Amino acid sequence: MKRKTFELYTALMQRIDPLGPSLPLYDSQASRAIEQRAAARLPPHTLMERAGQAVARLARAWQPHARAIVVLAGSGNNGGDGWRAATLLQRTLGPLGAHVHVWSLGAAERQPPDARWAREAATAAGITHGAAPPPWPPDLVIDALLGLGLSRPVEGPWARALDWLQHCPAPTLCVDVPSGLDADSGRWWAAAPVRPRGPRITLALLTLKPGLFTGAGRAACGEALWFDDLGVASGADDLAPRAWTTPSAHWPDVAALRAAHDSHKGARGDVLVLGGQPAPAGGGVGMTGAAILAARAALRAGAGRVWVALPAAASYIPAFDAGAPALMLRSGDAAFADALHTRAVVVAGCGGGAAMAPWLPRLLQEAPRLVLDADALNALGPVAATQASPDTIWQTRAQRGWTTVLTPHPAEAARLLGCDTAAVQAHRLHAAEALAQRLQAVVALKGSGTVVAAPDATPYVNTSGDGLLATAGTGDVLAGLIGARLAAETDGRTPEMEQRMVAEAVAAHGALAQAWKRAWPPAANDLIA
Ligand SMILES: NC(=O)C1=CN([C@@H]2O[C@H](COP(=O)(O)OP(=O)(O)OC[C@H]3O[C@@H](n4cnc5c(N)ncnc54)[C@H](O)[C@@H]3O)[C@@H](O)[C@H]2O)[C@@H](O)CC1
Ligand SMILES: Nc1ncnc2c1ncn2[C@@H]1O[C@H](COP(=O)(O)OP(=O)(O)O)[C@@H](O)[C@H]1O
Repeated sequence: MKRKTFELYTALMQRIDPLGPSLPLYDSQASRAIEQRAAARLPPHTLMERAGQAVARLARAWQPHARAIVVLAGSGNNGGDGWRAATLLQRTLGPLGAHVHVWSLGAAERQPPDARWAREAATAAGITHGAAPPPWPPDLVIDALLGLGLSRPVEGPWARALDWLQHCPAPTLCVDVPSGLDADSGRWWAAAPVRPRGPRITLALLTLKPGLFTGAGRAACGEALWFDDLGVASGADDLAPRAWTTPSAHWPDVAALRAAHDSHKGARGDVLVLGGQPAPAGGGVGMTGAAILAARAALRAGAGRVWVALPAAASYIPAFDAGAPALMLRSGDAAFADALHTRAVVVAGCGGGAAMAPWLPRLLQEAPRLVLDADALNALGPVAATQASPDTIWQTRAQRGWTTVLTPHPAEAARLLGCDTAAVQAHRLHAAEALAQRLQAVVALKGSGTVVAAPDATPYVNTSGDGLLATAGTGDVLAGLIGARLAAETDGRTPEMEQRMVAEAVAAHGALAQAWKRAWPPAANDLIA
């Protein structure tokens, strides 16, 4: 298709840019409220007509040569969108020899009014339909089985339809939400993730939902997520978004650092990384590299001075890091003796192993700006068990206006919450919020669509990054970036600013993966080389 025609077809919609500006995300409850308010002021069926048009336009823009089209339509309004798109596609492509078949599931008599209207119009227009796929192989599939309305496991004929989708090699356009995915949480209700063999894109309608961005959402949506607000600017509504996507990664700002002619290294912020157990001969498990990665990342992101304090005797401290000689290496005892932890942003835990536990009480009581990662998180449980009132320390830190950031991956979050990893992944937004509230801290729950939560605040969901980050050490890099981001801000801080700074660092971390252009995947250190 010519570029101009593509642009014409997609003019009213937006391709979501993972590095783009912050956007509001609405859960299914708010989406329904927005829909009802809009429907009340528009002529009947307007939203479904617009939805059908949007789907048909994107289908033609994306697969202009498709002539054998199957629409899987469920019994709700998601199916209604599919029926409407089928009619519009048959109308425009029929004269060109195209054939559109609707594979319809669910009882027609239980359809909501809009969907019934769309189905009746389709059957009146002579669209072929049935409770099975057509005998011919499609060259385009439109998935309009289940959208917002899914809130229970997918079984029976619905599960069989998803299984068919799974094995279908044709390009698939998912309407609003990939069928089987929970729009609010990004978990699958289908028995297994639907990972089709063919290319796949998703067109969100009316609102962007959080489940499209976190957990299984990113992978489920396929190679591109499009959005059509159906002419209803949901942002103008007074309904609170469930979350925001992360702000674009405008940090680190090299131009601003250049322009600061009156700056000096002390003004750029200090970071102290505590972690990195030495090799077994030194009494550790050999994870010095993790602390080095965090420290190099902090340096790379513009921190003025970065120290690495290792839990080892002085004789086991390397003289310097040949890859980043600007790092200052010392023992943990030396760092504490200098009271460095009270002045610098402390990034604790990366590769710290069991050595973190003895340091942790002191850090919690004395370090005003603290990022807890990996083994520092693992040590929290045992340390809390020794305290008479474990929650007091978090409240005290918050009352003093001190900064606490936690960066758990889902298994670490599960340990802290006393549940299993699957439970965290099934409710990522809730899990991050629960931890943030309990520990009065900013929490970055890592994984696809990292959630950045803070007490009594709307969370961010990160849109940048991809599967290239699924390699050891990238979490250490993130911890270092967060440390540098916090250290760069020397003026007054509010809890909102802190949450936003962590979100910016998370977005910048993901952007590193997206900027990777070589044929071979990066190791964690390559991302900050
Ligand atoms: N609210 C909005 O944002 C708008 C909604 N529209 C479309 O309408 C959709 C929402 O419509 P609905 O609320 O009717 O919801 P859905 O069409 O997603 O699903 C509801 C239907 O599916 C059935 N169902 C749910 N879970 C099932 C399961 N596990 N197995 C079998 N059947 C199951 C329900 O019993 C019901 O019949 C959106 O996703 C979108 O496609 C658009 O038309 C316009 C605006
Ligand atoms: N599939 C993925 N998509 C996006 N980000 C990912 C993915 N896998 C991992 N990441 C990111 O990579 C980092 C991994 O951190 P972590 O699990 O702590 O690893 P490590 O401890 O080895 O450094 C996190 O920032 C996480 O969000």
